[in-house]
Amino acid sequence: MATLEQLRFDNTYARLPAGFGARVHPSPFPDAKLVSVNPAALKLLDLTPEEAQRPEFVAAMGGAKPLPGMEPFAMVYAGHQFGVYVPRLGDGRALLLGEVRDAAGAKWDLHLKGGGPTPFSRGGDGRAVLRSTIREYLCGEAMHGLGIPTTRGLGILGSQAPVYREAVETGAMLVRMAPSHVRFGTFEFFHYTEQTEHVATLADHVITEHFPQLAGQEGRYARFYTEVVERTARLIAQWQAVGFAHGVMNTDNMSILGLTLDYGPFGFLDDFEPGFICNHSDDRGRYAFDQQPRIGLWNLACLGEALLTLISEDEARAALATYQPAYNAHFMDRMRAKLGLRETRDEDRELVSDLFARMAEAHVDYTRFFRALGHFASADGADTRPVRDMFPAPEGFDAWAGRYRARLAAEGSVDAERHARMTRVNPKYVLRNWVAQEAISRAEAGDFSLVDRLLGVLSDPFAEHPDAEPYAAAPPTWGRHLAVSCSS
Ligand SMILES: Nc1ncnc2c1ncn2[C@@H]1O[C@H](COP(=O)(O)OP(=O)(O)OP(=O)(O)O)[C@@H](O)[C@H]1O
Ligand SMILES: [Mg+2]
Repeated sequence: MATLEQLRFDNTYARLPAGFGARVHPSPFPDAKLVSVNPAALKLLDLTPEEAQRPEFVAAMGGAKPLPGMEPFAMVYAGHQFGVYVPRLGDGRALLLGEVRDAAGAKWDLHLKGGGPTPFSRGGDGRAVLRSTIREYLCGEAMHGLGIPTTRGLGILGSQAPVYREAVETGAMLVRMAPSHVRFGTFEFFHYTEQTEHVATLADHVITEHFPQLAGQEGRYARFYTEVVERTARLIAQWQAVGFAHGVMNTDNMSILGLTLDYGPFGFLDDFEPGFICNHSDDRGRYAFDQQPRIGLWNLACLGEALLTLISEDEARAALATYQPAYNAHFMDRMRAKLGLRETRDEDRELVSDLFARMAEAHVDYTRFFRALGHFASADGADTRPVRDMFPAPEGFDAWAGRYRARLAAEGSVDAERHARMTRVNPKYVLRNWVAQEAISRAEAGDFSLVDRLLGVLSDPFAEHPDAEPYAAAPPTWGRHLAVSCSS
């Protein structure tokens, strides 16, 4: 266990040649205070919970008094936003405080989101509002709890400082952690500004730090790209299986490590709705739920383009060609697990697509359906309530249930054992928009207890949490189809 002062900083990114970003001074909130801290993330840094309660913690993380070894740095990047290339974005409101190397040698970016203007702010205020900070903080932990690669929140620093969006809101800062914040768009920036040597420097940096088995190897860039294709395919398969819509899959929000990055207007499905658009500003549905696998491929093609000074077109094409099969395989693995199937059979794809069609038609709650399906009694003629009751016209479900029953019988499935397995993969809790909204409303009134409670529940989403039962419910009327804007 370490104290704050004992954190070991190894700022590999800030030491790259000039051109990768800018040294910056964060702009602290004078009244910053720690309003929530994530014990699991503290542990990753070997910090005890007491360290977070010291005034030095807020001062260091909030930018007022950096720790020895911190070198606040804003990273430059570009990106395709809604299909359009924007040549220069960069950390306009986030910045890398420093990179912590833990005792085991693992490296953690400490990233401050909402830390004030940087040279990349493009006229923005460099701030983040409390509302979006809470959403990102909770969802990072929810995804981690679901076993999906993601950035993590270390804590939220609150303030009464006004931040002007559509309405006046209060500002907040999120201290975020990830092994790296390099994005597809970081490569695009150097490629399109024709800084070819920096494309190679960046690729070698990422390889050395995160794909060390490829370092110095012949053909490493093509293998690196292939690995990013694989990780992205797996990530998006995980999103689809859990019913997560990211909302802003611009290439500047695509992590080179295949992490879920930048929680903005995201949403988990309530009712199963394939074309669900969670981002209020996405009027054409480019980032609709069912478009995500296709957009993942599109974004990878952008990355491939940006690597063409390091790999050949044939290599890029060959790597990209692995996306769809990898995605399909990962997705079907996850769906089989959700259905409690152990064997792989040809008819599985159809079993899944038939189910989805019926769920969409009946507007069935996605998370609740799979959780309940664990209890499905598979004997011939058995009573299939309560799953059946989720369908307003249960005949549709009965037809599918017949196929499912036959499929289970074919592999000799045993209900009790299947139920136990399904409970471990079908979460009871996801961060529903209406639940996030409750936590936000209370926090805006000064009460962060629900934020803390949800953090605990969501980090263990497969368990029963009797005191949090209401948060596993489908949305109440006010919480259906909450519009979430990009403004954050
Ligand atoms: N309030 C703001 N002030 C300055 N720049 C901003 C602001 N909001 C967004 N930006 C910049 O606009 C671009 C797109 O924003 P986006 O919402 O995707 O990222 P972000 O949420 O700020 O950060 P990240 O991707 O690190 O989670 C980024 O370059 C971001 O830094
Ligand atoms: Mg972003």
